[in-house]
Amino acid sequence: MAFSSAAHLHPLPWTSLTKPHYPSFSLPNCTGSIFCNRTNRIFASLSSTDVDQSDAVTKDTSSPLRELCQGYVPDHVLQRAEEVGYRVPTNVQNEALPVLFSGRDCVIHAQTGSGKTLAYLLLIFSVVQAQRSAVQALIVVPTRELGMQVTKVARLLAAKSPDLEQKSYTVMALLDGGTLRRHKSWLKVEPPAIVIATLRSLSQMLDKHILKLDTMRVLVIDEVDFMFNSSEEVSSLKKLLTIHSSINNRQTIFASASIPQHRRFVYDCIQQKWTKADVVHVHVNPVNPMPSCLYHRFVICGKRERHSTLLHLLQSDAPQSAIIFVGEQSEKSKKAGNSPPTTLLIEFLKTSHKGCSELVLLEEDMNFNQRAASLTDIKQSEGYLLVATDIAARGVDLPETTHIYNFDLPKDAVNYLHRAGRTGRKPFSDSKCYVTSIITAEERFALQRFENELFFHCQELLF
Ligand SMILES: Nc1ncnc2c1ncn2[C@@H]1O[C@H](COP(=O)(O)OP(=O)(O)OP(=O)(O)O)[C@@H](O)[C@H]1O
Repeated sequence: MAFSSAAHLHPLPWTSLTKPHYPSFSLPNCTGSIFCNRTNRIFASLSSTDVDQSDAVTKDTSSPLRELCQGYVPDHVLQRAEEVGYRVPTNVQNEALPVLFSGRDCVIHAQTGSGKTLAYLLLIFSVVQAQRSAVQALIVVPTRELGMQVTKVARLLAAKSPDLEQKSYTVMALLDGGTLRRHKSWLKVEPPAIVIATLRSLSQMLDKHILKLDTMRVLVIDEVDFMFNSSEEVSSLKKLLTIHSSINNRQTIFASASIPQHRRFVYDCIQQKWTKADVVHVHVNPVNPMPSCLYHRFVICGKRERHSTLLHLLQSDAPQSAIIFVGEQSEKSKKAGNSPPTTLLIEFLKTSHKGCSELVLLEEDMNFNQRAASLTDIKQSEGYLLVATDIAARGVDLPETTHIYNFDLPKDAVNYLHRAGRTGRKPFSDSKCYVTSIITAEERFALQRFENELFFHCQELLF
């Protein structure tokens, strides 16, 4: 088994316990024996009564994903999944779905772009009833962008086939920047079956008693480590997990590609009663936390040469679609009235770069409409160069991206992993994707530390 190598670097935002305790092979209150398999899964063994096999009688083997879900997920949802192109389960879906269908709480911990979203959505479709007008599943996401993406996939799967009489699943996106007035009346008149929400919008609805969670059967917290690390969100998150709903009435799923000190996190989940005691940690490919199709490179240059180095890289790589990550502007620079580094870079590329890809900007300081417009531009373009801050580092799924450039080095290994994970997002493709960091000689040490923590090798490019 491999455990988080970044353990010493990260505080434990999810716990207020002062005495660390690391359970080895027995978790307190767990039922059954604990064992690990090749995916480094830690779980209490399932007894035959844990999994309801009564429904799984007819097997249509037309696709392996259907075979895995047959008897749990309604046929028309599986049909939609196949139409969208989901026919073969990814590793994480293979590992997590049997656990999820057994009713266990679960921490899904797997590489970026490995298909965690589809895994928890299929569970939700196996549980919620379309004809019931009540909130039965809640997915909490950190950003509007990720929320829009999850909503899109949920609605694709929920879409009613024209020859089916039955009511379709209703999916509500309750996201920051949306018009909450319309949502209020929707929630009052006919509550949707599935709600996808950012914590701030969700808290508003809960505090005003417009949204009630007493009928909720599945609670998903996506990008869980990010949520617990956000000082603005953590108290609302803990309130949601402990006060607004009871663990006994819901199945709780946490998902992320990075869960620092994951064993401690699982322990705290049980101690704090965020999950039931037999929660399962599905950890796929722990020794290779980034997709293996990623090829990591770095270029050393002086601080003032970064623009010309990036230009050189863009000319030699000629990427059709790439993301260029730029660090956030410091408060000091903002106060001095300087232009943000993202804007300066876009201006530079507009005048110097001769490629035909569309130049697009995505950063926190843009309003929600501008952010949505940027993502629409990307999706409609033949190729793009997205200049972005770390707002684009989590959850954004742009499968056409083949190159990532770290114009500024990310602040830690977890951020490197999520930035790098914006490429290599075609689960069954062999194509190589590139992550290139432009660094100064002094930053080589920091990059080396990321390599050690994330078990990858970065090759130097010499111009
Ligand atoms: N079974 C499947 N077959 C084909 N494509 C899939 C399958 N499952 C997921 N995908 C595709 O893989 C891509 C990544 O999936 P997803 O966004 O769920 O990854 P993730 O694990 O949540 O990544 P991240 O941690 O970066 O958010 C998406 O474009 C999705 O459509």
